[in-house]
Amino acid sequence: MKFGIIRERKNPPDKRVVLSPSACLWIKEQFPEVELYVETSDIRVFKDRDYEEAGFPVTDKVSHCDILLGVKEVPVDALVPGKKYFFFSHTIKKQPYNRKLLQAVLEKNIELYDHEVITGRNGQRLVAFGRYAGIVGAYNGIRAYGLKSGLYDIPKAEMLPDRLALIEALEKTKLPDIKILLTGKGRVGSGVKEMLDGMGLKQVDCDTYLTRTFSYPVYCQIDVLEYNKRKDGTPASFQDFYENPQEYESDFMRFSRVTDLYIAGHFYGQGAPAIFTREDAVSPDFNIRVVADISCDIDGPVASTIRASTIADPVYGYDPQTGTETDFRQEGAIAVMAVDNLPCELPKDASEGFGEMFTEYVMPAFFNGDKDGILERARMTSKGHLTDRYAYLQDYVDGK
Ligand SMILES: NC(=O)c1ccc[n+]([C@@H]2O[C@H](COP(=O)([O-])OP(=O)(O)OC[C@H]3O[C@@H](n4cnc5c(N)ncnc54)[C@H](O)[C@@H]3O)[C@@H](O)[C@H]2O)c1
Repeated sequence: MKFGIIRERKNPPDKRVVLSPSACLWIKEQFPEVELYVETSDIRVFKDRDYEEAGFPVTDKVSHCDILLGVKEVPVDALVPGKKYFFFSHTIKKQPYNRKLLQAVLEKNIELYDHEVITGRNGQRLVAFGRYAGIVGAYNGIRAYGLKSGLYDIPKAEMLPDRLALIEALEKTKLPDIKILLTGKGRVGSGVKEMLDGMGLKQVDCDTYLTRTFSYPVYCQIDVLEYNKRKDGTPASFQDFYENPQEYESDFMRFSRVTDLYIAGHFYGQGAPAIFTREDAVSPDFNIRVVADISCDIDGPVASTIRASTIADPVYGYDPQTGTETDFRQEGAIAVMAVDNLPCELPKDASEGFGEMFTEYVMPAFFNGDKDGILERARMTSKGHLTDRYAYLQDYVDGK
């Protein structure tokens, strides 16, 4: 079985890759029958020579391979007909900007496996960059707090080599006695927590966070049942929240009253209440002055996220009085960090972590007859058609 690691072709350039040289070595060790080829690239975080030195051929083309592995969307004219492809296609929510891509995948008789829908039997995603978004997002949030307050200035994450260097920079930062709130306990939330713990911040529980003052910085990590409550006052549960989100309202203002920096790392489900609205943000009870919105739903549950920001220019200002963008340094403005491709700032660690997950969870499926259905569930197209699981995308493909 021949696997090809393709060159990333999207702009702005993405340095990440599905398999690092060490992941390739690990695969070769476990599955000696695998042949791995690497398409030459001068933007990838691992250089061509890193793969060559590990014993993997680097070539101009990998179109002789059966299975092609990439990270971002492959431009239509670069898709090789008849192949099996793995990449993030960003089509499962019918994203209009990728309709042509899915149409081309079908026309070219490609079997598309989307990383986003590679799941275990329980529906849990098996390969994702979320942890790295959390790691970089936490760093960027604390950096944004320094820029907003004028108290310190630390380098951009992309200027530092890896996660440990980010933690080192944070450890050297003298944070004032602020309160940091984190929503979300999934992959992103755990990545953020890893950084806050790594820099030595003290975590406190909800009640302590809401009622006590401290002579050092603290953080509190909350989930849906803390920042939402049932409208009718009856007891809430996770299952009830996921099934009946319309029965809930936000209970976030009690946190916004005491929070200085808010890091959003939750998933936002359709129909759930806004966490804070534009009206909430003008309330005298709203004290947050820096928001690091890793979840980054535009015009979504975090009202100050009116657009995504970029790695080049990561922080903008939100004026709560007018609901419009402003200079983040302006008095009264909320500084917003809403970069939507955070893992790209840490391409080496993100690629190594992703490769480990891919090697552990996906590679065995090629050799065990896909006994756990991992490939089957992720296969979006076959023989020019959408598979049953993805048939809901037919109207999108048809341009309706
Ligand atoms: N900015 C970036 O670069 C970047 C990168 C990766 C992920 N993200 C975003 O971060 C968010 C969180 O991703 P994750 O991988 O941590 O997700 P996850 O599924 O691992 O965790 C989800 C968290 O949100 C909570 N949640 C609230 N409502 C939920 C609902 N209706 N369904 C499921 N969970 C719900 C869960 O309890 C959990 O704490 C997503 O919106 C994702 O798109 C952003």
